Amino acid sequence: METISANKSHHGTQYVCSHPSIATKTEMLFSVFVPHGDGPFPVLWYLSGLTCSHANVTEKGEYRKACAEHGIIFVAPDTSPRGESVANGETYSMGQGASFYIDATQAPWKEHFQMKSYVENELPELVAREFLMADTSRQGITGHSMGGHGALMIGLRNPGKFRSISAFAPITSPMNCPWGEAALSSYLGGDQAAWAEYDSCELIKKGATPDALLIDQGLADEFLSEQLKPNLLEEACKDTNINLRLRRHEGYDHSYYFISTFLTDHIEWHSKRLLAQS
Ligand SMILES: N[C@@H](CCC(=O)N[C@@H](CSC=O)C(=O)NCC(=O)O)C(=O)O
Repeated sequence: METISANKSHHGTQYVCSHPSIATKTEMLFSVFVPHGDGPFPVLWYLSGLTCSHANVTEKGEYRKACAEHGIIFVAPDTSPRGESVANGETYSMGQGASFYIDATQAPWKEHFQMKSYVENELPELVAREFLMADTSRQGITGHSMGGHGALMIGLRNPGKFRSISAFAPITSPMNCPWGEAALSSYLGGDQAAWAEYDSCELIKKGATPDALLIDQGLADEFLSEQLKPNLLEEACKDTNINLRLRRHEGYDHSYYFISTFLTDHIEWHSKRLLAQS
């Protein structure tokens, strides 16, 4: 691993790092905020949305003060493999910057687009090795939009790894929205059973039972009714008695102005669960 930058901020250090990934077979960038002190500190993962890299939340998320106060390490991976030799799509919702956190099975994507494995296994193992104050036995996961889908999906699939799950304006059911349908059919082919393994509502219907979920959604979000559909998650959780706290906020859109307003609430929510004695 190479440290690209390290900046002292809010009684911690904000790092940007790079490493050669085995899963994606590319060089991958990620950012990590580490509170000062010996730890051990639990880890909160933040998965970003379409068109983003690690940089969007790092520069606009305003999470460092709360993470330093609560003693939480905050890691933001990139949203896909990148590079000239990596397949790409023709729109911003396919290809580089738009992995949907899937392990692709179809050409030309499967060579590098193995982001589920990268986020579930490879990057947590690297963080545990390189940041000795990180306690990866206590991890939470959150994210925005496509990254909100990623956080819900990876969190629901891995209850033993992620103790707490939240999201901002997530794509709740990629099988039932234009962005998701295009991505799932390209990355996984036509088999709807394979799609369902990456659909949070389907995972809940099939028996995933998180202790609780926290979702924030702006009501002035331009993607709300066509792509995000929080009502689908609401119905799935109601049918299965999952404790969903879905907060709808008048006037907030899809931007980082919205995310940065409520990210401190999410850090507090995760901190209660990650710092609790188990
Ligand atoms: N108008 C944007 C469209 C892409 C966009 O809105 N991306 C969102 C995530 S959408 C769902 O995954 C985002 O977070 N953008 C980055 C930001 O810093 O706001 C475009 O054309 O780029």
